[in-house]
Amino acid sequence: MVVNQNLLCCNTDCNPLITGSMMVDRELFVSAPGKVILHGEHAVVHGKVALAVGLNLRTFLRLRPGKDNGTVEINLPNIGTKLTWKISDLQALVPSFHNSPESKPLGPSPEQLDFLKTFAGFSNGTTDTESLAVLAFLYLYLSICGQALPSLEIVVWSQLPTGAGLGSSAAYSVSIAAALLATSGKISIPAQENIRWTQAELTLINSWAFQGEKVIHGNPSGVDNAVGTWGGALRFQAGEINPIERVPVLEILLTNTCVPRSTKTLVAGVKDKLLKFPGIMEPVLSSINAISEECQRVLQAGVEGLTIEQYSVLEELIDINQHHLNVIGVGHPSLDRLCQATTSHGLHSKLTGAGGGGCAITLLRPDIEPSVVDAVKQELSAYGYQCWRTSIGAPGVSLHSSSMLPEDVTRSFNKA
Ligand SMILES: Nc1ncnc2c1ncn2[C@@H]1O[C@H](COP(=O)(O)OP(=O)(O)OP(=O)(O)O)[C@@H](O)[C@H]1O
Ligand SMILES: C[C@@](O)(CCO)CC(=O)[O-]
Ligand SMILES: [Mg+2]
Repeated sequence: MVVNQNLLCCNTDCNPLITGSMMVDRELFVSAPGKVILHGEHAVVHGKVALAVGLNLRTFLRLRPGKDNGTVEINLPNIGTKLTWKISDLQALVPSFHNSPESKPLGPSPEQLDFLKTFAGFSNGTTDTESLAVLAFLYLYLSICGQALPSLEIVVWSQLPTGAGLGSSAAYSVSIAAALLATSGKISIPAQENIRWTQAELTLINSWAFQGEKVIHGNPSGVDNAVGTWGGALRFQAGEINPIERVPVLEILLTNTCVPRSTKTLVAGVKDKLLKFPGIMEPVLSSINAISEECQRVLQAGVEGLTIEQYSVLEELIDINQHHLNVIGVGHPSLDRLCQATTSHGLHSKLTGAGGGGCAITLLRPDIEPSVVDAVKQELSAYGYQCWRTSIGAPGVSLHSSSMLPEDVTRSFNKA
């Protein structure tokens, strides 16, 4: 399957279990996974290939009809935000936002964003965590539901660290887009948890989530929202999404340096460098592209299980790419420390996502002694980093019933 994220699919092959109504009168639970970029971060913004996989840490959303039928409430416990607006006030904004159902989702214009900032009381130029999350929500709500604004109460809670390179913004945008499209009748509400949305519906969710990412990132490539939507393993280039059907099992150590950073700022920094030194930076991005190609070739040659030689190639690719990412200006001393610590135990690491702090991945060969992993984890924890051992590839955006939600999610929703 090849999908172009810029194409909007109409609701023609929707699941027959569609409710058809503009509003649901029951709770809706949606989740979307975070992602790990194996190779190609930043280069993918400039048309190069990225390889990315779904992560088994997810963002969960609960949507309920509004309490008094006249308000919209957004509750974001991860960042301590809870805001309520009157539908009658929001209604006045609709003419500036609503796209007809047949039209392509349009990216947010600077005027629309200024308009929303003023409405929400954020001063122009603010790019903090709360304002970006709220603006992305309002943008999607007004654009998707503009025909008939529903009264809603939404809670979004995530297992993902926010702003750490694991695609939290994309998982946030994907789950909001899916819930709003479902509640406004633009995609189906499958009656059972194990029934997935159709390809056309996923394409629609993805294209709206991409607009949400634009609010948060400025100039996203679209790779993060594609993984949030489809999950699994993807090859992504210039908006073209190619699922990689079979990938060998890969174990990684995922480490959060806990150094905060903004994807938007880092992406803008790379663009500046590229404009300033095109002859120097373009070959580096081309080399990152070649790394992604080589990594895909090795993974596909090793679907039945990678050989030791293939693992060695993957490790070398990780090392080379980490150097390239430093060259394009998205490294950080916390990441250097991490790479040095893992190298001293014979392991290979690179940053993942936008860099500048945030998260890194360390490849774990199957023959690695558990004591080595323990020693590495201990050393990294001593720096104040958080580590998880995980395997990659997780399902994309999903609908849940309340009884099937993980315990930590139910607890967080009950507290919210
Ligand atoms: N659970 C959440 N609740 C509220 N806002 C969120 C949540 N998850 C993400 N966000 C929004 O996304 C922003 C983080 O996005 P950013 O792109 O900088 O980091 P990331 O997506 O975690 O990393 P990367 O893009 O490198 O993978 C936050 O500042 C916030 O606005
Ligand atoms: C840094 C970047 O390449 C990945 C962020 O997860 C940005 C993007 O692709 O939009
Ligand atoms: Mg992001």
